[in-house]
Amino acid sequence: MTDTGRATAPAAGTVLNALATGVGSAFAIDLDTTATVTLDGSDAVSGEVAEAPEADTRLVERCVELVVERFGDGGGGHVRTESEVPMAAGLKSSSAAANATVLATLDALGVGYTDDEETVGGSEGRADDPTPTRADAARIGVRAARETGVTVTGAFDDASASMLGGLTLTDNERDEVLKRDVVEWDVLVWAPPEQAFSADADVAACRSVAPMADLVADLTREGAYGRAMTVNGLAFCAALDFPTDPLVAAMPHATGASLSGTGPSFVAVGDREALATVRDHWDTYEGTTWLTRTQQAGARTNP
Ligand SMILES: Nc1ncnc2c1ncn2[C@@H]1O[C@H](COP(=O)(O)OP(=O)(O)O)[C@@H](O)[C@H]1O
Ligand SMILES: O=C(O)C1=C[C@@H](OP(=O)(O)O)[C@@H](O)[C@H](O)C1
Repeated sequence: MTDTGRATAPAAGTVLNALATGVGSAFAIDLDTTATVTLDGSDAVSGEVAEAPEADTRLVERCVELVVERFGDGGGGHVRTESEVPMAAGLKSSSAAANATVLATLDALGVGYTDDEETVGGSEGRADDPTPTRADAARIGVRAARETGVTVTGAFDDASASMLGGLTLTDNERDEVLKRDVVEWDVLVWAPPEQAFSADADVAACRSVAPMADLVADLTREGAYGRAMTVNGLAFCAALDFPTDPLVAAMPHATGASLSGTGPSFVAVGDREALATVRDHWDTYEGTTWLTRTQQAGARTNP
């Protein structure tokens, strides 16, 4: 007998990169990854990325294993992802894929999840937990990311933004949500044609800009998200050797602009007309630019 489940999770952009201090902040954007999980009782889990047959599927396979070990009978199956999110571009393809896979596996097992607001604390739960919260489900994906080496801090900032929607500020050492907010923004994205895997990032250089990361965290707590993003962008472009020209071009127009994650993508937020002006400049660079919106619903199972 086989059981199939499907779920979708959004990508995200960065307010604060967590590689400096372990505290990070991100916001969900309207760009999706969908996972289809089929459980067939076999011995192993296999994986497939629709757009990239050569891609590393260990993250999503481990997500299926962890969910089946905790909520099912430990059997295997197959996971296939279909994604609009460019991989290793700084737009949280890994968090979107992990979240979609965890929820799709729960769906295949017939286990639901609760939307309980959970802002402080939490754990990956116990074997006898009947129903996980969405934050718990995100923590399972974070655990899989740590175990398969695709992350530095676990990236609970990105995982929680993608899972819960809106903006989150998190402590990635404790996998705790410190703040959540609804942010209704237009978002401009520039994705250059390169990749930058987070696991390869220069962590020592990121730690050097910790005083600026503390300032960005303070601004985020106060709700000054635009300025927080721009300070983050300046600090991490300097640390990771990305150009600051996209930020300088955005600053007169956008509410905020930053390198997203460990790059190479940039994101700017603000008024749609102002972002169109920024887009004219970013369009002169190689790669793809597009206008999108923040996303509030987060990850969800598909009927
Ligand atoms: N659609 C997908 N399906 C399966 N795994 C994915 C998918 N997208 C990303 N990943 C995993 O995430 C890794 C990239 O993660 P990372 O370097 O953190 O980039 P990003 O900033 O896009 O999350 C890939 O090597 C792969 O293991
Ligand atoms: O691996 C990690 O711990 C992180 C990777 C970065 O994101 P990307 O994966 O988008 O580069 C960063 O923004 C995040 O705060 C933490």
